[in-house]
Amino acid sequence: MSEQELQALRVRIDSLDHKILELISERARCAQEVGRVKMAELAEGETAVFYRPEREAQVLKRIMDLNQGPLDNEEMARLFREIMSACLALEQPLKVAYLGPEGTFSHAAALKHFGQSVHARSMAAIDEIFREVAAGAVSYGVVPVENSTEGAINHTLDSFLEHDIVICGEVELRIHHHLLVGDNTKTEHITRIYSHAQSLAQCRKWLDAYYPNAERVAVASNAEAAKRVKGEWSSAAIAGDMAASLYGLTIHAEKIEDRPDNSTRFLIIGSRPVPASGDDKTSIIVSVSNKPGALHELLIPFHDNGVDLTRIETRPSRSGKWSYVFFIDFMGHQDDPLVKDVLEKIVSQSTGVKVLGSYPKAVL
Ligand SMILES: C=C(O[C@@H]1C=C(C(=O)O)C=C[C@H]1O)C(=O)O
Repeated sequence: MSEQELQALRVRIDSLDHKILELISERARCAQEVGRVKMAELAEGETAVFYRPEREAQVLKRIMDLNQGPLDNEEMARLFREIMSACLALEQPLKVAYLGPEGTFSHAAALKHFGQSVHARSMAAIDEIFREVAAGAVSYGVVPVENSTEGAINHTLDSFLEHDIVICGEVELRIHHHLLVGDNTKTEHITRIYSHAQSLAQCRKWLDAYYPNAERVAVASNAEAAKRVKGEWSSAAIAGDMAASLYGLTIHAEKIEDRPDNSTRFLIIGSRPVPASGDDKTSIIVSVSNKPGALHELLIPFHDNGVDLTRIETRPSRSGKWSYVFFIDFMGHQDDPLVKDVLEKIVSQSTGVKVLGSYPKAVL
């Protein structure tokens, strides 16, 4: 390609960037107007709801439908995710709590879901996130709920039994683990490997193959593991990209998770129900009396109404020995007539039903 051609293309890019800049600014002014309208419509004593998860999901879906390449749908949606994040911050900067310290996968999930303009606050424990949301100290929380390799995150499920919290969204994150070392690590003498217990479990086979004799030390989070490696010459950590760059570590072995499709699902928790987006999920907790066939009976209304179950999990109810509750996720919104009908039937069959929330299915 000649220098002249290159020059001409760069002139075109400059002119396009100028137009994009003007369009993004116009969009941002529109979002500011939306914020003004939301404030103006408030009745006495009401607080404005600036963040609208169902609308954001619709915007991203539409962009993916309209996109004709060459950027792929996910890439394009990610760009719009950031534009929306910045626009929303003009209406109201959102405070979101995640399981810290900085650099955990929960942190990455919070940024993936809300974009970089969110004010992300690190919390020391899952329960603290629930408490901060319940107290109104933050608008939303991000909590891990299941991993494709290791299963349910019981701390999170149990916290739903203890707090009155609404699920407002979900986000799925591909989890890639790396073996990280510091500047001073003697890589041929690694005798100790730090990570969160879940991550150690997700890399079990790789560790057995390559570091069978290294001590595996479970710590509170992957980011905590990365921090510890700093001062120790014979240690390594298992953590993700974000922790590597935040704590200045080098990737010694990349993508060491045993399953290449290893991913974690997180829930967004808040205090207000979310209207339907058109492609939603609902999560409920149900307790049934301890009699034969109780679970079978519970599931019949789902089958009869053609409502798709996506997940079912059992946990001790904490209210009596050997009594259990079911966490059930299914497709549809609690305002859909078919879902309403299922819920009514379940209420009449069970000893207790709690709707945790209806929320847009993860788009990204
Ligand atoms: C602009 C709005 O407010 C927020 C910003 C959005 C956007 O930038 O598109 C979408 C939903 C809201 O989270 C809106 O409600 O439409």
